[in-house]
Amino acid sequence: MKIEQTVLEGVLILTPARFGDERGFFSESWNRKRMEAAGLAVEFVQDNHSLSVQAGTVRGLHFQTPPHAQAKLVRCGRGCLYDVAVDIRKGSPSYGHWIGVELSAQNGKQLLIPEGFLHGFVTREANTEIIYKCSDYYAPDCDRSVRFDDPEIGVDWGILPELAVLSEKDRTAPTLAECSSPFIYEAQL
Ligand SMILES: Cc1cn([C@H]2C[C@H](O)[C@@H](COP(=O)(O)OP(=O)(O)O[C@H]3O[C@@H](C)C(=O)[C@@H](O)[C@H]3O)O2)c(=O)[nH]c1=O
Repeated sequence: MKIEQTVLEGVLILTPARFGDERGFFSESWNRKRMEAAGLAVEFVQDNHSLSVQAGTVRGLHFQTPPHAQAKLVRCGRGCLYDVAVDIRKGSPSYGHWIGVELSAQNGKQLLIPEGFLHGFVTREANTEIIYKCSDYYAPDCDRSVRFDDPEIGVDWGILPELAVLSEKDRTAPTLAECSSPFIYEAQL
């Protein structure tokens, strides 16, 4: 498994090995022991899978507040998407900064997003499927959405914002400034 650090501390790109043959490939998409050996001991309790029919579908930017904050390990099962994480840890030197990574069924890349980050994505192809592990259960009372086109965050989604396919919840979401972040930055020593 290849591990790449992004410019946001704790947000990692993981690329598991693929064993190709005449049938296709085999890959361990998650292996607890390997993750632990790499110092990435996250306890995942829920797997999510969603299909977005249209290219240009944006889901996000989402997070759950404590005590049900979630770390996520995200990958693309079909098609292609641009996955985004935004640091919302108060006091973090990169507070409000974002990164984006293209995850596709073809490139097999995964994005590990710790607690304290917003998560969202835009689909680059029709019928794109995303699959992700979460470190806590869905808790509707703690579920929050921040405007995907919050000008202070300034994510470049690669689409015209007015053409984004959105849920009602995401279309009417507040900005990050309107949605106080309960996460405190704890420096990794
Ligand atoms: C997130 C979630 C939703 N649901 C239900 C609630 C609702 O009826 C339906 C659709 O929910 P949403 O509109 O929130 O789905 P969606 O917009 O796909 O939300 C997801 O977006 C990505 C970016 C994330 O990071 C996830 O954590 C999650 O917030 O599914 C669950 O039952 N369990 C869950 O874990």
